[in-house]
Amino acid sequence: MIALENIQFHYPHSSVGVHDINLQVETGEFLVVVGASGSGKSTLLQLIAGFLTPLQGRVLLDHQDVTQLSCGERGLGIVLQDYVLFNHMTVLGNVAYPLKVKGVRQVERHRRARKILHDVGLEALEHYYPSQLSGGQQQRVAIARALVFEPRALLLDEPFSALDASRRESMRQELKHIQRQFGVTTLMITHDQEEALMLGDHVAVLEQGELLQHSAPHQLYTQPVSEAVARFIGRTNFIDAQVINSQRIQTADLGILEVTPHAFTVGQTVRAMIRPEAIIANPVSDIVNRVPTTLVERQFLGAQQRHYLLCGTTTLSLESASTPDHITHVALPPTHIHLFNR
Ligand SMILES: Nc1ncnc2c1ncn2[C@@H]1O[C@H](COP(=O)(O)OP(=O)(O)OP(=O)(O)O)[C@@H](O)[C@H]1O
Repeated sequence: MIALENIQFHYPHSSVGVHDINLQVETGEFLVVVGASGSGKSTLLQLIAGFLTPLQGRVLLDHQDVTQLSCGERGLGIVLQDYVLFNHMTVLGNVAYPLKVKGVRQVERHRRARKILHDVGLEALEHYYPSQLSGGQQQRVAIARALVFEPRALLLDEPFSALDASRRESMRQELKHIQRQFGVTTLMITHDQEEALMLGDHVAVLEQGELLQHSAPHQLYTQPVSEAVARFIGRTNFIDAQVINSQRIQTADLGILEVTPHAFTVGQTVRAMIRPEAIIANPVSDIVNRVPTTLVERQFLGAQQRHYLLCGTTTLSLESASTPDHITHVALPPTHIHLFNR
């Protein structure tokens, strides 16, 4: 288990860092921390790894306070962006290296390295050198090396950034499989929200050093707690509106919309959000929140089509698997409309 308690850190002569972070990764859980470039992801990872020390707060591993321990004393497996394999060592030598540092005898360290290479499907490559491996294979070696000494937790810093798109996709699946197989508590950082949703049991969204939301992927997508999270995770339509009462809002171009009961005050200006796939094309005539529209553009996305629709001066994007020739009306189901402060 990894626990961060009230972690505060900023770089010298700067206010930039991470602010009052409280976060827990349960034993065996896969947590992905996602955020834009400069949001503080690497800083957070380095605080957990022990490369940086927080100015306030505590880092706990399995309930032990490790805040003042060095990286080597924390017993963590770490995989960085550029893997840093030793080019003069074979795959077996690379994977066995952490055990050598710990003083494990050669016969035993090779036995354990071979076991882990077998577990990650690399046993046939043990005599290869890193330069003879593909990017994906090198990444698997780096993961095997991080796991060989049975770390208390695994930390991964953008591990797929050096891979091309197709290899990244297969490595994601492979990492998820390895993580489940070993049951190792894992924290990974990435700027890629699709990767975060796909891999994480939970996902934490970081912005300007602050934790905006920490939820299961589905909840993050369907119930973002703020406009910032909704903008960062997935595609979204935003519509400005004014609250009429606890179940209705007034919009400029879509008229009055029914919404689920909320606690905003009457007259308050809010921002309504609805995901593109939640909007219904050509709904039956007696449905709530039915609005006339004009189709202005259609984009082919493979399994889905994206339609750009004009309602007055408001453009909505609608995604669906079907491709109607004409879209004359859309419906915005109240349960899919979320309201945020403006
Ligand atoms: N050594 C440093 N000294 C001063 N400021 C730093 C230092 N390292 C990072 N920063 C600043 O801290 C902020 C957070 O950086 P960090 O590297 O943690 O972000 P990130 O989310 O990992 O970004 P990226 O995805 O681009 O790697 C940035 O504004 C960065 O410029």
